Amino acid sequence: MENLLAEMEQYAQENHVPIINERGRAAFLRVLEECRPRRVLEIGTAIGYSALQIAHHGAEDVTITTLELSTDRSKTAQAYIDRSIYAERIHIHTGDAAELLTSAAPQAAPYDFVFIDAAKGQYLDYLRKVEPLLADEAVILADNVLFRGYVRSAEKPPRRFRTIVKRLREYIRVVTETPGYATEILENGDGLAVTRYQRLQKID
Ligand SMILES: C[S@@+](CC[C@H](N)C(=O)[O-])C[C@H]1O[C@@H](n2cnc3c(N)ncnc32)[C@H](O)[C@@H]1O
Repeated sequence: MENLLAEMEQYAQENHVPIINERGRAAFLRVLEECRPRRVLEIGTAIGYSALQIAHHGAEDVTITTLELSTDRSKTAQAYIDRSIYAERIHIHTGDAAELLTSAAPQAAPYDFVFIDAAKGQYLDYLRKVEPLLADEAVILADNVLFRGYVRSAEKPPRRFRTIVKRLREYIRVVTETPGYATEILENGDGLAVTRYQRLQKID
């Protein structure tokens, strides 16, 4: 497994595939080991690196549903995953996550762990679609929430990043202020939001 992961890290570097970066990785693995998830939803497979890390550090019977827009990347991911012992446990769906979250993803719900790592401007939309698919208690990780430092900086971001930065700030606000959500932002790497979710009981 370690050799396969190392090979994938090298592939990602050579082919400019943005897998969870080295500085964020330790925090990511720490959270995984703490939670040991069983039913996982990942948004943004890339080449399958984080899916394999989740499988490796999750519960013994972990299953992972992972969504990827790019056909090429999802083929590469499938080829790597097929070389691992987790091939039966990881299911890739290819297409736009915004659509797959209401078509393919509900089939394996409820999820006790969600890793959001796709289009940075869509995190809040993903969260709204993910919420009905969550177990009563779940952990939601969102990568890159500090986006190159712009999200917490008082300085105006370059024009091309303004919408992303505004939307990431909104994502952080929602997961921080909504009842039932408790969030810690880890500053490792590009910023990892760790949200602990607890479904609120309805009062009749
Ligand atoms: C940062 S990479 C994921 C890295 C992966 N989670 C890892 O750490 O190994 C983001 C991925 O999200 C995919 N993506 C972007 N927009 C998407 C969308 N609308 N639906 C599904 N996947 C999308 C990209 O093609 C890219 O492969």
